[in-house]
Amino acid sequence: CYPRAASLARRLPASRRGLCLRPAGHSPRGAGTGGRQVVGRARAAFGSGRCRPLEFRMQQLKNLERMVREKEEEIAAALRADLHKSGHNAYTHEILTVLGELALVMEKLPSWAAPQPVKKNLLTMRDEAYIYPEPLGVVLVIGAWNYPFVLVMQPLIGAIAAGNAVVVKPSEVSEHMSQLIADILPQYLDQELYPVVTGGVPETTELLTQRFDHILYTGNSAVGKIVMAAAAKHLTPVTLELGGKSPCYIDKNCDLAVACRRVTWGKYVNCGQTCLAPDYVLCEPSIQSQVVEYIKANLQEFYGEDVKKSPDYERIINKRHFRRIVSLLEGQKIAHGGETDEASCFIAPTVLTDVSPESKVMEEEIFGPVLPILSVKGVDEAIEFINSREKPLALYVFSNDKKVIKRVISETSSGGVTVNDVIMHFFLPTLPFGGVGNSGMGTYHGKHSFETFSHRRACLIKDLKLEGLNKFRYMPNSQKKVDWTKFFVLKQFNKARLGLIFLALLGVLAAVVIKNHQSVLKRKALLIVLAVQRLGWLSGC
Ligand SMILES: NC(=O)c1ccc[n+]([C@@H]2O[C@H](COP(=O)([O-])OP(=O)(O)OC[C@H]3O[C@@H](n4cnc5c(N)ncnc54)[C@H](O)[C@@H]3O)[C@@H](O)[C@H]2O)c1
Ligand SMILES: CCCCCCC=O
Repeated sequence: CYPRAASLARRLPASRRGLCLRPAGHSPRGAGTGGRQVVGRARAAFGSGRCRPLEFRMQQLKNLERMVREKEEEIAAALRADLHKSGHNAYTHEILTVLGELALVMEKLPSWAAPQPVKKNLLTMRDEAYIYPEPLGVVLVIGAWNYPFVLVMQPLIGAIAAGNAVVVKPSEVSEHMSQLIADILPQYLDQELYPVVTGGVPETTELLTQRFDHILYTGNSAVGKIVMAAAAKHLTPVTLELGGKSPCYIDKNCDLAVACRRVTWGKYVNCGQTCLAPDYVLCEPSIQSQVVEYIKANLQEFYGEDVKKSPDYERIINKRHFRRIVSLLEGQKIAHGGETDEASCFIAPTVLTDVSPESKVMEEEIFGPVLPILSVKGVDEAIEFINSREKPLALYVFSNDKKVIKRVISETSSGGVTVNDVIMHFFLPTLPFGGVGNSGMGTYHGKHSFETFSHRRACLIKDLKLEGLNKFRYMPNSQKKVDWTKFFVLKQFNKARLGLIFLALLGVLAAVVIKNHQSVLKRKALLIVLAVQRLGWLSGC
């Protein structure tokens, strides 16, 4: 849509315009075409076992980090061509986010990947019990176009860290980034384990006929349903990172200047094309004009007198989205902005006031630089409004009143919440990132990605000794055995209580050893163990 991007796209040879289903780094003839071959090769590579060792995963992640550092300029150029993103914005929004995730994962991976011992019960007190995180197999990552580097790389990092093979499908809509990823990833990563598939709907559709062990899809909810239906055919679990209309309630009891500054940033960054952007503002009519004035002042400060000339203001990704967003302005009261230019996909930062909940702009996710303000009488009505709609990806509340904040959190639902700011929960990797209901399912980021792409394998390691202890579970069954089973199953492992029992047991054992012959010791000791334990249980000590 943006002229420079268009001319760059025209210069790309047909085979590089993101419409071929072949793994990058392989010639179409040599590699074979089609999703089946791509996935088959990735599965064979996974089957070789080479991506399981921690050292291999760490090496691939290091290579990825080297790629990001060495290709920083190319990444920024692709973002400029696709979204008219400035070099500074490219660095802070995308490159830094990916480098931060890589640094965190490389630091923590050894501890995440280690077996995690679990609490044991009476039945298993002699055994070894732990959760062993193992890779799922072949993962499909389908990215979206709005942060086209982050949205592919962040899941990829998690999936590599967990030891999987990963088929990467960047969005064809951000065509320059799609091609760049297809070009550079194979230069740094194992080509068989991590193929890139370019192309659009037909290619993704074909890929989705294949069997994967997990699919992480980022994009709109309608396609999310298609992805989930295709995955269901193979019982493949999915993580769906979808969107929705994220509400922002501004309470009159708050620092409006600060609140509006933060909202202005979050709404207009990336030209409003952010999954977590506050979609609309709910506030009391008495503060509406102040909100508008603060936002106007912030826009001038952020982007200058002529926003069109600001290097920091992006463009709408393409004409389809441009027209969709412009159509949302029809019949609306524009309090600020409203200027558009189709040739360059420019839409000025726009504020709409007195917006009706029934209007078109309130029906679908805006995903553009248009901020509707709706009137509510107070927090009760705001909560009611939010709950009458689909569960959003994010929810924002600005207030100095802790009761208001608590009520909004406890009486609504959303993928995530940031209070007195917007978007920022995305940047704290200890928080799981994801939606709920119509805004998605499953989470990722940091350790949550590792867990999403791992199977938590339950491991119980026993030996072959003390078979007598198992007597009660073998046939023929009896009331006595049921009682013992009840005892073992219902009794919780309590270290303090067991310590006391153990001491008592030792004393009894010593006496028995003195009095009895060695050959019967084992049996008696066993009976005593059970009796003392049961005694402790019955007496509740
Ligand atoms: N939750 C998140 O992390 C997150 C992040 C970014 C965007 N989003 C959401 O994504 C949406 C915008 O992205 P989009 O949907 O326009 O992205 P998009 O058009 O790039 O589509 C995403 C992917 O889906 C594939 N696809 C599209 N149509 C398909 C079909 N019919 N069958 C199979 N595959 C198909 C595309 O090839 C692409 O790779 C917004 O709703 C936004 O909120 C969510
Ligand atoms: C400012 C970067 C936010 C990234 C959010 C990803 C979803 O669109």
